[in-house]
Amino acid sequence: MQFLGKKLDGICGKRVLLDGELIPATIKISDGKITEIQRHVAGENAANMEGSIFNAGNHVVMPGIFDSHVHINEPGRTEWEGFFTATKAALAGGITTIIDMPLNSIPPTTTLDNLAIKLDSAKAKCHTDLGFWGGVVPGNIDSLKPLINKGVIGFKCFLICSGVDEFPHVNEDEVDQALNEIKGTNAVLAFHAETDCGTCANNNADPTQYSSFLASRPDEMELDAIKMVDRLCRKHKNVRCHIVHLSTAKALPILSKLKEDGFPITVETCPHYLTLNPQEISDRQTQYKCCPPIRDTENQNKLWNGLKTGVIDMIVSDHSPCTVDLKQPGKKDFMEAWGGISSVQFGLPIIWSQAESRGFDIPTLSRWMSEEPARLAGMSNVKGKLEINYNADIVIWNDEKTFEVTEDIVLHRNKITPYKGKTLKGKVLATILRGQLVYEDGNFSNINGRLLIN
Ligand SMILES: NC(=O)NC(NC(N)=O)C(=O)[O-]
Ligand SMILES: [Zn+2]
Ligand SMILES: [Zn+2]
Repeated sequence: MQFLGKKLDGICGKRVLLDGELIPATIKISDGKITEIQRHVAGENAANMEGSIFNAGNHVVMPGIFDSHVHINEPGRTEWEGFFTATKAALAGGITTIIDMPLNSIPPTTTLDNLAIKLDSAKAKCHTDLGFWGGVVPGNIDSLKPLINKGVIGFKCFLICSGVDEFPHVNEDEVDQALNEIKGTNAVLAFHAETDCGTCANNNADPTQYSSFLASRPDEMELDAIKMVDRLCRKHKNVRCHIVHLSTAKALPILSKLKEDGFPITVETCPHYLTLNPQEISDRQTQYKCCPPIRDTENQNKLWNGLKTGVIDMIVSDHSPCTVDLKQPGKKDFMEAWGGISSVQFGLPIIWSQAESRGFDIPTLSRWMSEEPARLAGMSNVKGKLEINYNADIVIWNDEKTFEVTEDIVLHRNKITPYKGKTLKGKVLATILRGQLVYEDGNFSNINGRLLIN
């Protein structure tokens, strides 16, 4: 704990991720930025350098995780989650930057005034850097440019009910207008891609069984929505579009063709779609409920393949917590329970546990979890890679060590998570935010996250 809270002059180690390879190196840091990289310098020699040099030894040194999909819910639903707890959990999980979703907080981030309220409540509470999504809802078209000018990275919209009344969904016409409005900016429109195709309601199904919920949100709902995005993306050519939390692999051919044809579409999926499956969900285990839902193993294998081929660009948490009573209502009813999974603290080990056995390496994982989300957020010139002039945002972790997820180690506000009791591989040891060692071995230093806003 020699350096906790200190601004480091450098970090060295035998496995530092540089240019897609884990190699021995020393990184020098000044004013929070990487100023020099010495390759093939063994950690032992570098440890003799002057100043505060953190020696990571054999542990992995890579860019801090960048999570572009987190629902912090403050202000308004702070009992669900908050800036302090969400970012603290994130930091312990090796995340150095989070982008907050526009909904579930009250007010939602759909106007400049509402963003101001959010910024005010986030002040001095963030352990990580924090950027913001805006939202597109019916009637807020005039707010989009002002929000972009203030620095939101883009907008999320829903094509089906969002689950909260104050964030209504939009129709194809409204999306069309929004895409017109943001044309010529670098903002991205992100789609919750499910539509209500009217094929799925079965009021007789047993709501305590996961299969009833799954049957109520079939692949077709996602497919139908992604066909709409395909039409709009082709129409608006140069406007960036993004699919959040892709669950159905059936949409991969459409998305692959859009990319092949050169349209600026990006796609994310989440740890739960890649690692959990319906067979493990017993009756009433509503901690597994999310929208779109977790599908079967064959679908999951195809999602991994989508990552391999590059149709899916990135993995982000979609951490969307709520209070215990809403997540596990009295009857433990899947239809009533809040849809959203809590996992922001554990993304790296959840993914590493599976990625390694599927033959993926650490540089690939870092591309999915740091480089690509930073690019989505328009921050690929300062975050997501270890390069000169980049932020010294770094995670140091042990890729061999396993641990069990128990409630006492969960740092987000409400501890319900489907990962409870699971053994994961990959333990975060330390996190460095703009050159400062802010987390080490369960200990935190001062709060030093920045609000990424103009
Ligand atoms: N209102 C929400 O937070 N919804 C979220 N819920 C999920 N994914 O179950 C989401 O991202 O759509
Ligand atoms: Zn969504
Ligand atoms: Zn979400």
